[in-house]
Amino acid sequence: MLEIDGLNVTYGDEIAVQDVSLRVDEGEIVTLLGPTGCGKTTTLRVVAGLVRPSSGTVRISGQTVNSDTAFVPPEQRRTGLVFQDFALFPHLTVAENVGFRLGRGAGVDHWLDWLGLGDQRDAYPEELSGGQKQRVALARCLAHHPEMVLLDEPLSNLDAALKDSLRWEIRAALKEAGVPAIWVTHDQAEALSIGDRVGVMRHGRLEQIAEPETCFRDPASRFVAEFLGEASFLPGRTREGSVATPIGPATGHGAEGAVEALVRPDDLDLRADEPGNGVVAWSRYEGATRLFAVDLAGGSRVRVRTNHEVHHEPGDRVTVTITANHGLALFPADHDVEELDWGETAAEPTPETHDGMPEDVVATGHIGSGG
Ligand SMILES: Nc1ncnc2c1ncn2[C@@H]1O[C@H](COP(=O)(O)OP(=O)(O)OP(=O)(O)O)[C@@H](O)[C@H]1O
Repeated sequence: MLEIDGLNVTYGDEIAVQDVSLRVDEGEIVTLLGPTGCGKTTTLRVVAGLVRPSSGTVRISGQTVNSDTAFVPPEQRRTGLVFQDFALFPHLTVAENVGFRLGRGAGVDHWLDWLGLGDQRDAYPEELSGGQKQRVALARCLAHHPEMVLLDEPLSNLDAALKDSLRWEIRAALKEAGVPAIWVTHDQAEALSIGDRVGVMRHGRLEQIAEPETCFRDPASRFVAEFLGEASFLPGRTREGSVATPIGPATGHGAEGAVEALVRPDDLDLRADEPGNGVVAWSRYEGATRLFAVDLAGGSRVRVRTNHEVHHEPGDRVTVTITANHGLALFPADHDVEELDWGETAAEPTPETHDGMPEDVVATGHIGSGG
């Protein structure tokens, strides 16, 4: 088990980690997610003993490894590290890499076989694919019976297809070992699918740490909502447990009064309709699905994901409906409740052209009849 309490790290004048407290239970995988420079790697390196914090305590399996008075050096922490660049010894075979300083102990064969490396035990790293190298690195880490595994972007040097399968293999191996792990990534899907809990960091702070479903559905802030992907916000006002929005009422929780309701593309549906409540701004074919951006009366823009067979062109009038069967997360809005006037009419076709490269998360441009 890992316990971090009140961790602060500075590099010169730069504050890299601010007041981070977190706990990783026995056998638990916590993914740390956040934009570049938010302090993920620094947090991991503190636990490994590679960076000394300015304040805070770190305990691994009950032993204080960092505090005002204690510092346990990296080699005595029994943490296993898995990096993106594999860090294998090129002149040692797979079995020698895994058994480095252990010899052919039971753990070596167990993890070689478990990770499907039995046939490669006498190969050298240069003969292996990236995925195999990362399996070797993980086998080496687990064969040493660490108290804690620390993974820093373990999949970022691998191609997309391999990333998806290997993430599940690594997760399964960590669960088999029953060892707690922190897994740093900047990939939202990876963090949400692999973590028993997900910690979202921003500017050195842990903005939220919770189960993946909770972070996704009930983000602690608009930042978390947006960072976890594809967030749109509907202006609304609450009344008696429900929220009125430009596209109809929904259940919601969180802020009250004038709010912004979080909707993601799979919370919505659309159909061709005149006059409808929105105008298609752009559509993007994704293979199995299609993603639409729709401008609504009142000036908000939402994204809607449908089956790939649904076709609408930019400028088409549509009706967007809320199909989510969970309550929407509501955030305080800076609009005035009384100013909300989305009326009965749909948005007018948006005048600007859309080049099919939408980067917006929330449209702010006003269109149509809304204020
Ligand atoms: N050795 C260092 N010396 C000075 N500043 C550093 C050092 N390492 C990190 N920083 C700074 O500390 C902050 C946090 O960096 P850190 O590497 O922990 O972020 P990160 O979230 O892991 O980012 P990334 O996803 O890019 O790896 C950044 O502003 C970074 O520039």
